[in-house]
Amino acid sequence: MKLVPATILTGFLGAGKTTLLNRILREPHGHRIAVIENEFGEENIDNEILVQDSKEQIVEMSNGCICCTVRGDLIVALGTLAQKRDAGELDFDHLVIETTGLANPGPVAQTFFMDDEVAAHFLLDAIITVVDARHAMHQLDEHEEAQRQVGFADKLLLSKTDLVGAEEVAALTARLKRINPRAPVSTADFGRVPIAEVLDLRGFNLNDKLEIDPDFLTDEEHEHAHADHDCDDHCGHEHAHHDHHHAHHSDDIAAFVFRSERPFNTARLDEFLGGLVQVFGPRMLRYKGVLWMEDADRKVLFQGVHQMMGTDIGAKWDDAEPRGSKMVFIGKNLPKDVFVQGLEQCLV
Ligand SMILES: Nc1nc2c(ncn2[C@@H]2O[C@H](COP(=O)(O)OP(=O)(O)OP(=O)(O)O)[C@@H](O)[C@H]2O)c(=O)[nH]1
Repeated sequence: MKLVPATILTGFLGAGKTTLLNRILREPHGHRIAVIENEFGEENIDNEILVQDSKEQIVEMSNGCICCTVRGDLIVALGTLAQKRDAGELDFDHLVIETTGLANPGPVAQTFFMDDEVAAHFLLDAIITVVDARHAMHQLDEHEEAQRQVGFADKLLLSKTDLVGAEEVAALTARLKRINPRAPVSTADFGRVPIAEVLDLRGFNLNDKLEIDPDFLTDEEHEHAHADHDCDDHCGHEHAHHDHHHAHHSDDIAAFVFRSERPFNTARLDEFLGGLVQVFGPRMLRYKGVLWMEDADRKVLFQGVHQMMGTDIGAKWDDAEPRGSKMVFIGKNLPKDVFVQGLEQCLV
């Protein structure tokens, strides 16, 4: 059987990966795409945000970061997809893996070369990195993960250029080209990019990656077989020191979840969240949630990056579905108690 081309979609927290993926899934390009979704934190909110259509096979992986603890799960997920395809149970001709915003794409890419079973079914097409034009300068200054995602890219897509001026875009593009002179840079506001610039690029060049990391193809399974601690809240900390491939996720970045089975009062929640981003916005790297609002028969999807917060109307609550809210906050040294107590005050 023909090898299935696989695209690794990466980019820092909130860069616009899911927005781009949604766009790819909606476009009438004739491809049948399987998706592997990986989220930092124990809740998968993207699943609510992602368009779901019976044609797509979406596999969620939200028990840790794909480049670290759940890399074994990635191999299993890829194996299962391949088996089902061979058996005629699934029909897809392309695979997209959306990594967490903190993932190092290196080990994810490595999986396609190191695992025989995976290599027998899939061909790594390209690593595409979405770069948030509004926040990337700061992210590149602060986070090694952001630099590494740019360094490993075969293609760089700039999102959110609608929020900044031409000079800022030019300065960012120049910096990206300095970090990674090989990857072409294009604009993809709200994921608007021709499909030919995303799928079937045949862009992955092993030699380039070996230049960045001469040990790219070194089998190191044995080295971190013991790195199986729970990474839900805090990924990459323990094993960072002994594994140069790993993401070295910043120790002070953590995720926490707020859940409630009571609805929110809209006015109180608006006021509280408004105040929260005023005070903690610079440290709030990413937040998102599915909310149950008082008197609403539809879910409210809420999400943001730093001070930029937005809401959308989601699907109708199913009668059989228990109503409730779940929110994930990813940030640097965020005071969880202040968030949780404040949110509780906003419940009806
Ligand atoms: N103004 C503007 N907003 C955008 C653009 N692309 C994405 N967004 C918004 O940015 C936020 C984050 O987008 P997502 O697509 O969820 O980002 P992500 O990279 O999947 O986020 P994580 O997986 O949580 O790291 C959402 O509120 C999007 O609507 C863009 O080009 N312009």
